[in-house]
Amino acid sequence: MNARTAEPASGMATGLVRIEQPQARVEGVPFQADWFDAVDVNLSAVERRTATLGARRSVKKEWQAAWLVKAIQCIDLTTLAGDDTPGRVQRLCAKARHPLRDDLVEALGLTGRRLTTGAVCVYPTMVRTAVKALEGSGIPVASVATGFPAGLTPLEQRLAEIRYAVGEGAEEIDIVITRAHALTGNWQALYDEISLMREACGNAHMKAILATGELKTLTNVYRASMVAMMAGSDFIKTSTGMEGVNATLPVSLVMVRAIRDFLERTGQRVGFKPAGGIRAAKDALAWLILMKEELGRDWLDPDMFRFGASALLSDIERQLEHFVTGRYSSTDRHGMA
Ligand SMILES: O=C[C@H](O)COP(=O)(O)O
Repeated sequence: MNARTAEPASGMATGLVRIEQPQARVEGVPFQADWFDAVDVNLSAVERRTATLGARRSVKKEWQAAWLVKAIQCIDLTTLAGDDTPGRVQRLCAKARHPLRDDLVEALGLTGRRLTTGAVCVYPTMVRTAVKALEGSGIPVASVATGFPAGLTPLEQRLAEIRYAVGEGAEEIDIVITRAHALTGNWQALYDEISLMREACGNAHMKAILATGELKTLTNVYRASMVAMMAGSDFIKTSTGMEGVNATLPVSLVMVRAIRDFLERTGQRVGFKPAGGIRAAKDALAWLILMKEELGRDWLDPDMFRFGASALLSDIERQLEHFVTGRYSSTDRHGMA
């Protein structure tokens, strides 16, 4: 198997190609309410479209293994817990550098290839530890900021938190939006706030977490997506992992359609990060299929697509072990941190 292209060992093309050029920053555009005002998302049409994704188009055997390797490369391996310690973050970073056991790497024909997760995602005070633990690996550290997960601290403090995380070495910042702006239809305020956050990020790439589980309607999800992109978000992200409902396929479909619309209007390519509750390898496959069908193969690359997940890698490793050996091991053999 070729880890760069995610082709099976046979060399048959899967259509999963890694882009070599780093993704250019999203510039954003001035606020324009008429780009989303008239949009009204049809819930049942969205549900019909997403219902087929996991079932109808499942990928099998070596193709599945290749897609799962691709999924690993797109994981923001995450720990966001009150009891995080430097030791836990260091262990997570070791896993990010070396996500699969050596015997599996060898059996998959990946020996000597670079295989890491897309990033490691932590709280701001853990950034320095993660940066040190990942030194020389080329794996970026992503930090949540802006009063994650609720985002209800004063704006100046939220902006200062971004600057702190960037100063500690974070190359990616996952901000949370003020849900109240979306819930009250104050889209201009949302745009202004995200623009300030984008500015505070400096050269760090910014992912805007919409906390879709708290936005009430898919129409709000579409509008918030569009506003976040107008304000210069490099990625839009579904959830913090702490809402009652986190990443779902219907919400993701609405967000990727917004990304498509924004691309058509501006020529700017925005990445997508579903996050929260994605724990099973088969779910990862459904999301990869969604990306390929809706946005094309350019969005099957860590520059344009990430899973925000703390436990997904364990199940992927377990499924790859099954692919290689024909047996399932217990989940505790694939610990994270
Ligand atoms: O951004 C990432 C999420 O917080 C991870 O959520 P999870 O622990 O449900 O995978």
